[in-house]
Amino acid sequence: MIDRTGLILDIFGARAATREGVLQVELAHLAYQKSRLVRLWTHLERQRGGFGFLGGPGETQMEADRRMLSERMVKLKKELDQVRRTRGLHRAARQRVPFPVVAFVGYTNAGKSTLFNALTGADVQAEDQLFATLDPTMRSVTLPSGRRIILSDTVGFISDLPTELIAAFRATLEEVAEADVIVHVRNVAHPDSDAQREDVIQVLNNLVRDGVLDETWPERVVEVLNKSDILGGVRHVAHVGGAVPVSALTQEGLPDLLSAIDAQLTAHLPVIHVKLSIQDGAAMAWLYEYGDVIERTDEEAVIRLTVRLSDNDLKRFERSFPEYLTLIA
Ligand SMILES: Nc1nc2c(ncn2[C@@H]2O[C@H](COP(=O)(O)OP(=O)(O)OP(=O)(O)O)[C@@H](O)[C@H]2O)c(=O)[nH]1
Ligand SMILES: [Mg+2]
Repeated sequence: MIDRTGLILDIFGARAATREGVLQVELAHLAYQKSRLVRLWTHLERQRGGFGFLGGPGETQMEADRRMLSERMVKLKKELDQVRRTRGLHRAARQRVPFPVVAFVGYTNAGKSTLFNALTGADVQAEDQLFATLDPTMRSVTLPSGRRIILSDTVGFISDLPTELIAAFRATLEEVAEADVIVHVRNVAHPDSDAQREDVIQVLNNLVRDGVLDETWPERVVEVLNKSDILGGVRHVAHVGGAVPVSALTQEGLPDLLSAIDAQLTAHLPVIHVKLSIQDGAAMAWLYEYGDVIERTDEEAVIRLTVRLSDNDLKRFERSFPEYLTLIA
């Protein structure tokens, strides 16, 4: 007898591409077997009309089976810890390079990997199969503003993810939690598109509940309506609230998507007000070079600038020009 969880685990097992993915799937498999073992033995006991396990003939065999599974799980967890530590080091190294991370999320088969490939020129496995991607994959991309970002492709979500599998998604979820922008890729041509959207939002909200994801995540989302080509092109796709219709296949709408990511990234950067005198050429030149000057007012001997800066550039400005008291808007 094979149920939904078992089936999904089998698909996962066949797809896992990295050491971590393989270990996670095997661990989930063992946890699943262990839970079924108890049910199986309980069932046999009932059939025999026995009362519980105590003293029953199945007791030793079941306990032996469970112990074997537990020992294997302990070994796997150790190995997984080791792999994760290494990955943590990689991530720490990446964080020293101050590129914002943009993570793709979305229902399985929505076209995340296809879109990722179209934007990065990479060759991530994209297939018309569920769970084609089981591990996050990263690439650097330059946005229209010249800002560089790291794009992260992830495994797709599905409805009612079995609890055994939540842990198997940990790697992907951690990437999403740390992302500066979350790009929610939707298959706008799917008949259940709206329900799929709700499912993805539900999964993310569960992460908030579990303390993995910050509750402000909706402020960091760019919604993408992929597969617009099936509906006749982006012009034919109704979109509200800043959602960006695209086709990863024909590449229509991709420049708009990059601009939307750009805008989302800068939307949360600090905005400062600086008051300069006309002699302060160096400070002014610096702000024009490293920041986005949003507004400027010239009075007689005073220039007021409203500037958007990255956190790092703001610190650099304050270090280089400590005499200017800046007001953060
Ligand atoms: N018509 C059309 N098909 C697309 C488009 N984008 C992706 N597809 C197809 O949709 C299928 C799934 O694409 P993937 O990129 O593997 O989907 P995914 O979201 O990465 O799936 P998982 O990794 O399983 O979560 C493939 O057959 C793609 O060719 C698109 O814009 N238009
Ligand atoms: Mg994929």
